Amino acid sequence: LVRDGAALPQALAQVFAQSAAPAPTRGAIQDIAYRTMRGVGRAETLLNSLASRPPEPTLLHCLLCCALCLLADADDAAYETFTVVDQAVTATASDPQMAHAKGMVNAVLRRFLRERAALIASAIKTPLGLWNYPVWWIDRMKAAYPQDWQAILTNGNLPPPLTLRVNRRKTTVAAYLQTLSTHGLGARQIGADAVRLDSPLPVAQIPGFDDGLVSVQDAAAQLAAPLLDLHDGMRVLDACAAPGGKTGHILETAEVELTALDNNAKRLQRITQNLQRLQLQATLQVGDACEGAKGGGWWDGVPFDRILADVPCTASGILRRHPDIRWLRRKTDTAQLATLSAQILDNLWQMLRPDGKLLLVTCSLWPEESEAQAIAFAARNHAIRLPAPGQLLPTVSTEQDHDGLFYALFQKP
Ligand SMILES: C[S@@+](CC[C@H](N)C(=O)[O-])C[C@H]1O[C@@H](n2cnc3c(N)ncnc32)[C@H](O)[C@@H]1O
Repeated sequence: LVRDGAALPQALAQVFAQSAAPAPTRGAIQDIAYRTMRGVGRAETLLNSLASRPPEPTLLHCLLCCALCLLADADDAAYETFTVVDQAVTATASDPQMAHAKGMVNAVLRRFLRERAALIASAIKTPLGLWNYPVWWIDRMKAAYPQDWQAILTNGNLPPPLTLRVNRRKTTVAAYLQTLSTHGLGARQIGADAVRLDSPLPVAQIPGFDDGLVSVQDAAAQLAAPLLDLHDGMRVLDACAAPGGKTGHILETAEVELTALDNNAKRLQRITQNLQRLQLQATLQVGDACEGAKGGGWWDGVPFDRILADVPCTASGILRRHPDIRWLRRKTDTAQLATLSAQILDNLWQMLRPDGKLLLVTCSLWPEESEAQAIAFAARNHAIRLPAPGQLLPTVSTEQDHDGLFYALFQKP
């Protein structure tokens, strides 16, 4: 499904909807799928040298790639070698379209195990086999970040942390860390409201989650609400709001009159769920952020004091959470999304009151969507640029752990 263009979470949801697999099996399927997204470049490279005639990109090819990803990951062997080979052969035999290839799958995987070191040494001589990214992506990252590209690519292959935002309306970071400790959960503060758990766990098991004490949100994404400089009584627009991560943080920060806009009605429903859990309220609006300033649309004509423009982007900065993105994106997506975002920004600017502030956010690392966009926008609209973090690179250290986001703050003269 991902090869056909589906995002991995949707592909998994589709598979699970048609399957009676119990929760532990689903967990394993999901784990293998995510590992495969991080390792499929190397797996394909290995397969090309292992099979005299590599199978067409069919289910069989996918199955071999999954198995090779797990077997190549020897430093982090999550599954027993024997189990991987055995299950791959059993799965091949159980599918009428693949059954004929049972012997081939067994032979390929066993040969890989015999010649593992040499095969991997050869695979990592190629950029695809070394980095597990499309070659155009690697080249573009090198050009944009001549110093940091290797660290960025390495970071994108790590599993994501579980970072929480503590709801300051209900508790404090210190009190919540204490709660975690009484549940035997290790954690550390990595931002004003941000707490990273030592080990991820399902949301249902996070203390206080159902009661709205915390939300799951990356530490860099938690910078949006403070940057908006919110005060009680302000009229605020969250212009590309779904699923509402930043919407919730805005409402936790100040008593504002918030409109949460998104052009995707289904995604907008997720804001409702999030706000119900947090016991907070906003006006939810289905509408196009490219339209409305000239009247006739979703906007009532009363200017906003603050606008958050978390525009649609390639999401190239959040690869830890979405490792499938590198395989789904096309080279041309960056320019297309930058054009759409420019339209959104120019439209929203007309809805901002003089002296008001607009915050541009992207979760992209491509300058066309971020710094170049900010420079061009400021020039077109005579916007005053205020201090903001700019491009944050994905970072993992003891003190910091966050995705790659971009922030630019503008004030209307
Ligand atoms: C980066 S996501 C927003 C994430 C969200 N702010 C959060 O913190 O949870 C971008 C959102 O923009 C929405 N979007 C895309 N094009 C839009 C448009 N023309 N008008 C309004 N929303 C749009 C998408 O549906 C998507 O939900």
